[in-house]
Amino acid sequence: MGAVRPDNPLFRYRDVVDDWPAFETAVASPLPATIWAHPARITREALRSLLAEAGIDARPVAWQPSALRLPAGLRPGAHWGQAAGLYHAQEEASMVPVTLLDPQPGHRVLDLCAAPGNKTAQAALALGNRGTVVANDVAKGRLAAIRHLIKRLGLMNVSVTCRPAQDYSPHAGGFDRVIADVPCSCEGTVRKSSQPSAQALCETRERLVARQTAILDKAVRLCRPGGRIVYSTCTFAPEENEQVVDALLRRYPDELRLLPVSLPGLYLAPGLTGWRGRTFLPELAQAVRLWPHHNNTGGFFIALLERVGGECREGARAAERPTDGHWLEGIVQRYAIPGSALAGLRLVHRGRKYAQLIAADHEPPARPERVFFGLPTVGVQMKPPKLTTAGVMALGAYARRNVVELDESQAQAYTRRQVVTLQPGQGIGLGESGSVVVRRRGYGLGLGVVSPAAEDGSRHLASLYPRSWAAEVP
Ligand SMILES: C[S@@+](CC[C@H](N)C(=O)[O-])C[C@H]1O[C@@H](n2cnc3c(N)ncnc32)[C@H](O)[C@@H]1O
Repeated sequence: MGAVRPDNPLFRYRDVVDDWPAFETAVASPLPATIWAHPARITREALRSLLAEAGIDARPVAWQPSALRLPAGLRPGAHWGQAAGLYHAQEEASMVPVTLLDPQPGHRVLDLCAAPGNKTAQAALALGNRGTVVANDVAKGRLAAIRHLIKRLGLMNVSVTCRPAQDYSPHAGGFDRVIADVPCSCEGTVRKSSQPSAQALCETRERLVARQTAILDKAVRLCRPGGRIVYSTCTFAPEENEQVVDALLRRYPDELRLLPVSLPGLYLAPGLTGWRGRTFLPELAQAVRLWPHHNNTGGFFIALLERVGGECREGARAAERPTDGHWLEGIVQRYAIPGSALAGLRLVHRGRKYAQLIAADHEPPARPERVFFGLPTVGVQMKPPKLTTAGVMALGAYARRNVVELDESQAQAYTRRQVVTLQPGQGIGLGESGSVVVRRRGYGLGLGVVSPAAEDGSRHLASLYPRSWAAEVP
C-alpha cells in the first residue's frame, strides 16, 4: 500500500496521474522553498552570492530567470535580505500563472483575488513599478499582508480594493491583464499543510465551483478585447479547474479562447479533457497542470485565456491629486536623492499620517473605492517630515548625503533597535546630527538618528527600525 490511501482525498486522482508511485512520494516529501530577486534591487547572481556568503547554497530555477531554490529545510526569512526587500519567497508553482500572463509596462492589470499579494507583486514589478495594478480581495483581514508586501518591496503602482470579485463593478473594466487566482480546495498545497478531510471537501466543492465560475466570468467581462486572463488554482480537482474553464468557453464561444503555453525548463502536464463521465472541450488539453512529482513543486492548474471579442465597459478613473511637493523636497535635499530616483512618480497625501508615492500614470477605476494605494513614503505628522522605513528601503540606495553604511554586526544591532557606536569617519556626508538613511551593503534598511561627534570623532546611531519589523530579521 502506498502513501496515499483510499481514504485520502487525493486518492481520487489515481487514474489521471501518469506515475502514481512518484506522485505519492512527492506529496509525502517537504516542499523546497523558492524565492525571486527584486528586479529593481538585485540581480539573481548578486543575490546568490550574497546568500552564499551566509553559507546558503541557493540554486537557480531553470525556467524563471529571477528565481532561486533554497536548500532543504531553510526558511526564506533566515537571511536578512528578505526583510530588506531584496527577495520575496513564493512557491515555484505559484510563480507560473503571472509568468504565463506576461504583463508588460503599459498594461493595466487587475488581480481579483490578491491576498497575500504574491501575484500582485510579480505583476507590479513586471510593469516596472509604474502604471496600474489593482489588487482586490474580499477578506479585509488579509489586506494587511498586501500592505506589508507593498512596503517591503517598495511597490508604487498598486491600488487595493476590497470587494467580492464576482460583484466587482462592471464599470471598472478596461484591463489588459486579469489574474483570477481563485479560492479553491488547496489540495496542491498538501506538501505544506495537512489535508482537509474528503467530507469537508465534498461539502464545499459545489459552493466553491459556483464562486470560481462567477469570478472567472467577471474576469472575462473586465478584460479588454485583445487582453488576457489567467485562471489558476492550487488544487487538483477537475471540477474547480477544467470544468470551470470549460463552462466559460461555452458561455463565450465567440469572445474567449484558450491559449497554448510553454515554459522552457518546466514540464507542464496537459489539462484533462474529461472527468468522471463528463467531457470537456478538446482545447482544455491546452490548459496546464503542475503535478508535484514532475518538477518537485506544489500542485497548480493554470489556463491562459484571450478575450478575442465582445465589449468591455470602461468607467471613470480615479484622479490622483498631487500634493504640494514640499515634504519630499526637504527629504530630497537632506539625503541628496537624485531626481532620476523619483522619475515617473508623484507624492499624494490622502491619509493622515503618510504621503504616498504613486506612479504618475497610475489609473485605477473610480469605483470601487480604494482601501489604500501607493507606497507610504513620508511621515507627514513629524516635524520635520521623515522618510518611512519603506521609503528608505525604496529610495535609500540613491541617497548621497546623511547616510550611514553599517557593517554586519552593526546592522544586526540596528535591526534589533539597539544603539550603534559609529567609528570616526563612518558615514557619508553626515551633518552635525539628526536623521540619517541607514544602509547595509548599499541597501536601504531604515532610518536612524546620529548624535553629534564625540571628541574622538565617534558618534552614536539611535535605531528607528520599526518594532513590528524587528522580529522578522534574523
Ligand atoms: C488562492 S488565494 C490568492 C493568493 C494570491 N493570489 C497570491 O498569489 O498571493 C485566494 C484569495 O481569494 C480570496 N477570496 C475568496 N473569495 C473571494 C471573492 N469572492 N472575491 C475576492 N476574493 C476572494 C481569499 O480571501 C484569498 O485571499
